Amino acid sequence: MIFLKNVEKKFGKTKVLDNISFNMQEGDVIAYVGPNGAGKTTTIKLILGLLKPSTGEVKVFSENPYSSLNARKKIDFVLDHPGVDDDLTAYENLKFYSMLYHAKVNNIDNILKKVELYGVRNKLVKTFSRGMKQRLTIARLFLREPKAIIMDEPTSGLDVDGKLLVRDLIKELTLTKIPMLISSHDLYELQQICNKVILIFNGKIVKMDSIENILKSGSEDYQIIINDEAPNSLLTSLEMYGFTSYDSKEKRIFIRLMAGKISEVINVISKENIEIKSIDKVQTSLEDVYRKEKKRDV
Ligand SMILES: Nc1ncnc2c1ncn2[C@@H]1O[C@H](COP(=O)(O)OP(=O)(O)OP(=O)(O)O)[C@@H](O)[C@H]1O
Repeated sequence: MIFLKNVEKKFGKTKVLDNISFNMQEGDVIAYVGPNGAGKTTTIKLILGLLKPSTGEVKVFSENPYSSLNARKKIDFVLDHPGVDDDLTAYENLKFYSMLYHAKVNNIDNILKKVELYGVRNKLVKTFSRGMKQRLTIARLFLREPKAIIMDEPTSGLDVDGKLLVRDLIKELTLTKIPMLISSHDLYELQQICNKVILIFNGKIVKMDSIENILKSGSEDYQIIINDEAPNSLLTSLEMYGFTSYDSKEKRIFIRLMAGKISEVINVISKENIEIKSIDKVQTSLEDVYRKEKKRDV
């Protein structure tokens, strides 16, 4: 549906994207994650046809989005600044877009209710808060079924309620199976919504997989609760297996397995005649995986 193949983007002599390749298919909800300046917005601009790759290929439904208005029209997007007209009311904004999209005008009230703006539908958007404007921008996505949706920082600057509502709205959109790519620094939000992850550092993709595999790949943290106080000799012996910390009050050993297997760790503890109460894998988050990759990248 949408693909980038061996894309390189240079601004002058500076290469900001290096050999970027990925696909967006039906049902994909891709988290596009990377630090400031990694190249996320540049990638998005290439997909939206706002920039041309220096080398490589970008295709949106078999067409080049830079030269095809038809390809660009198939994608709806939400950028970090609200894409609504300040001098129109909320209702007028959606009416304008529904005419542009040839969508049904009689859906507008329901959509305004969905994004919790029905009560202020006749107020000028210039009187809205940033969160309200962002909700109105997202409301546009419900006017028609776009072929793909791209979001760059959709929840940036929103308060807790705004974030929760936007997350619920995006989750609802994911049910349509429309391919989506969401770039955000809010890894917790992304983990709730996305089913694929692409990590980009310094213009290069360093990891790309399903969210399940990505989280599995990071799940090397264990919490071992023992019955007795751990002697220093034990903690020293565990260092070669990735010992990270010990909570003496709870008699809890945290270990990030670097070498060996968990069975070897159990042996080491048993040799000290210490009884193990429980062993649990600590749930990994997208944030943990990101931190790990970032460390590797530095
Ligand atoms: N028009 C431009 N001219 C020159 N350099 C640019 C231009 N646009 C972006 N860059 C540079 O390209 C790099 C990638 O920028 P980009 O905006 O894609 O990063 P990002 O991952 O979206 O960052 P952020 O998380 O801060 O939004 C940065 O070093 C940026 O300074």
